[in-house]
Amino acid sequence: MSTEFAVLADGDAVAEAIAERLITALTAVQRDHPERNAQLALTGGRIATRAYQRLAVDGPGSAVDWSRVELWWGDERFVAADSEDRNDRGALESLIPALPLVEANIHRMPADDGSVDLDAAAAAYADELGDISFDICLLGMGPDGHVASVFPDHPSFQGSLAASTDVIAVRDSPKPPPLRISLTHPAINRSAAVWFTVSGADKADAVGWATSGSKNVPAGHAQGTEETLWLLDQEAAARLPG
Ligand SMILES: O=C(O)[C@H](O)[C@@H](O)[C@H](O)[C@H](O)COP(=O)(O)O
Repeated sequence: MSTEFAVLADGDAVAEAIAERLITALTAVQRDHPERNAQLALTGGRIATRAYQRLAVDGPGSAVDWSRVELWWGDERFVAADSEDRNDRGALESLIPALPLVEANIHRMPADDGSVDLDAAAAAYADELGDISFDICLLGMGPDGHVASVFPDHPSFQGSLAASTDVIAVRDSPKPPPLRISLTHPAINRSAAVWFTVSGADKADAVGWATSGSKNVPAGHAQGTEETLWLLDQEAAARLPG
């Protein structure tokens, strides 16, 4: 397993690099595994949303066969399907109009439509995922070192690390809204590649904690089986060890 750092000038350059690397990596997965679909887990957050906008421009003319790419999400806020708060909103608004994705390959996490409770929603997503592992799992990171909806100093952290399931229900999230659904560390760490997508000076401490282990944060426990890549801007990379 390799850990790589790519330090870009600013957030726009990080977004551009994510889009460019996704096209290259998905093309390679499709070349190496023609027998199956490529599996991509997306994240919410500002930097990833900018990357999806870029992908909407660069993706259509690329070598990727988008009809054979499946989209998943690392976490979701348990709100109505059409809520502005949904993590999947940015990706869907950019990618659906631009790319010839197949609807059955877009695996949104369940929404709070009043008919299903949070635990059932998490269990349903775990069932949908089955034994799939992601070729690439994108992870944003909060200034506290949270990834997906696994937060430090919060029951979700121990719950995720020790989980025997791929998806957990998260209550009382320190970041609103309180109810969330999240991949667990076992599911994230089954990914061939985990890519952290991080920009801004407020993330510099957490990048340092996660990469050095100097503080126990959820991001520090996430890694790919083949590759862990940190895509950072200069501000976020300020406290990288070495
Ligand atoms: O569910 C959420 O509340 C957010 O989506 C959050 O987890 C986000 O992914 C990170 O905080 C990084 O976001 P930024 O890239 O916008 O800083």
